[in-house]
Amino acid sequence: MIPPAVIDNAAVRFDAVSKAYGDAPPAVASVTLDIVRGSFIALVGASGSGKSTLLKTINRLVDPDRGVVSVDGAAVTATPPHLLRRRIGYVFQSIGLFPHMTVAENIAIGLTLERRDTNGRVEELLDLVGLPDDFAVRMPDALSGGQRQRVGVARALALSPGLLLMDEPFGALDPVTRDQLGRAVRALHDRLGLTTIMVTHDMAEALLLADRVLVMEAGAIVADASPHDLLAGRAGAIADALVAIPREQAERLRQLAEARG
Ligand SMILES: Nc1ncnc2c1ncn2[C@@H]1O[C@H](COP(=O)(O)OP(=O)(O)OP(=O)(O)O)[C@@H](O)[C@H]1O
Repeated sequence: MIPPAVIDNAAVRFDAVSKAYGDAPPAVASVTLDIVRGSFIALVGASGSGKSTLLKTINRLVDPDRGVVSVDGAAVTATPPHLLRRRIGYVFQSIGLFPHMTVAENIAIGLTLERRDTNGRVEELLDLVGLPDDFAVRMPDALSGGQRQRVGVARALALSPGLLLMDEPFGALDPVTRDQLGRAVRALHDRLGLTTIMVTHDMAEALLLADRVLVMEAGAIVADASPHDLLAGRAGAIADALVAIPREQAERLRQLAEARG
């Protein structure tokens, strides 16, 4: 087998990274891969396959038992976690907005902790995620799920990180909002030149948004391919089975439309 190529402009590198919780089989089993700066990566796989654990080794919410995770060429363990996390945006399904703080205070929390000027920045970030300025004074419970998730994205981008990690960011949203927000995040990724890694259960979402799709099973990366190669059936049996689901749904809808027409 050809060894993985060393990529000079890797934003993230996993080198033989493993993690087990207690005596359970490893949640992540010797993962080695490079993520090129500027790419949009989708990490897909069945529930429990290790996606979140692998993602969290990047911002040190989880420390591996073995192996090294590097960001921009430096091992993540070389930087104290709170400093590392300032360079890495993180969005997760339950968002974690502080309910007693306004939208503006929630977005600015990282800036405030850094004693940076928040003037104008909150409006800029609201604009970036497509929310009107007057949302700044609202409380989180006065927002829809999709609007809350946009605030979560704004907060994650407040310190202008180069790297954005998203863990099932749209999992709790209705399909229309999910689709809109997915496109909005992809547009932001392109506009800001981010490196984005998104965990999702949804292969259709992965194929539509990502440049590269990684499929996990039992802690290992079992497929690593572009959406084009996945759709062409060139990424192996496990990936094929995941791609078959949205494909069969699309086909059934087409047949239904023809039958009714
Ligand atoms: N904090 C923890 N303590 C113990 N076991 C854990 C912990 N976090 C995850 N696990 C276990 O590790 C394995 C991988 O979990 P992980 O959350 O990484 O998978 P996942 O692919 O992200 O799953 P899902 O799609 O359901 O979120 C699972 O068996 C899970 O039960």
